[in-house]
Amino acid sequence: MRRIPVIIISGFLGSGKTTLLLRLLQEIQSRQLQPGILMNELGKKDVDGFIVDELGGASLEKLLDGCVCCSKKSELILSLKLLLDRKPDVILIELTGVANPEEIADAITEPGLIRQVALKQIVTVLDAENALDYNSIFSSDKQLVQTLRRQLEVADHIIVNKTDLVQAPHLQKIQKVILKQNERALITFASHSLMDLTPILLGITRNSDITPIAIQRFRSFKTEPLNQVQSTPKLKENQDHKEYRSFTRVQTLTLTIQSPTSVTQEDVEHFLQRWKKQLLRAKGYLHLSNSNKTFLMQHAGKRTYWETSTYSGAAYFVIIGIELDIDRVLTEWSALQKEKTTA
Ligand SMILES: Nc1nc2c(ncn2[C@@H]2O[C@H](COP(=O)(O)OP(=O)(O)OP(=O)(O)O)[C@@H](O)[C@H]2O)c(=O)[nH]1
Repeated sequence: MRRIPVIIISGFLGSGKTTLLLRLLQEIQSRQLQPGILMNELGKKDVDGFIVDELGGASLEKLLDGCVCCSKKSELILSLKLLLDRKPDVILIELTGVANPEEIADAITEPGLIRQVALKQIVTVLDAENALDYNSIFSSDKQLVQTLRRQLEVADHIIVNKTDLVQAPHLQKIQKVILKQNERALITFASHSLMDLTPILLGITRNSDITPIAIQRFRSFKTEPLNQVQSTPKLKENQDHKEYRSFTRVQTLTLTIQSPTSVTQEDVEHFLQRWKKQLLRAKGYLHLSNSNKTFLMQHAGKRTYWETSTYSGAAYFVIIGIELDIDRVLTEWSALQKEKTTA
């Protein structure tokens, strides 16, 4: 039986995984191949899924509100089976930023899948501007530090992305750090994941039957899962607060925005700045007062990006942080909205 190649895309929050996924998707489609995509998000909201849906043409399965490497393992297997029913030529799995890719590699060797899929490559995307700071920023969360290390150690291909934001000596430092942890991986430097995709897609054709990568280098997770979810009790409900979960010590919450609003882009950016020490990522769709357009807001690595979007649903944004004072975030967001509504 032919085994469908699987490519795992890992990397910390905001490093550029979805950007790479979109590039791969376009390249795969231009080769007249059928991609199957599995996206996993920490929050309940599906910001990236909408971006991929917009591009169209791919079978897409989404796993929200949890990390496939721990709480969602059985759902991962089910989602892969659903994708396989649609006979893709290749499956791309984009993990959450706090997932350990070797656990997914482990999951796809389950008896129900091993004859149908073969792991072709683990690609890890690094944010060149911030990657060297992770150890100090996350010193209080050993589990996260270890996960980020494993993302590098088990990668077959490491893409040092966001090279537009740093100078050459900084890139050399990153390369040194990578080589200390993984001498085997191919290293590519890229901006906006613009790069030759051949090494990732090599050998993938309509009828490709690839040799899976050796999995001996992975640890076994059958008895002792590394990324066990710390099940944190739900906080009290609040009108601006729809969810709260913790993976390692990373927290996610969704903030809604009332419509019509007089909240501006600057207000949102100032609001995010208040939590800059704890904030890892923010993203969502916002209709703002000074424009009749909808914007995709992406805060990654201390920078906030805005772009127009065709999203037409209710406005919201997801905040991902570490040691966030959730109650304060919620209270201050409510206060900002009230102030803007009455102003
Ligand atoms: N300056 C710069 N920005 C980039 C680059 N690559 C991606 N971005 C931006 O960084 C933000 C995050 O990129 P994504 O591709 O969504 O990152 P991600 O790893 O999928 O994020 P999560 O799924 O939330 O972990 C987006 O606003 C991108 O447009 C790059 O090379 N340079």
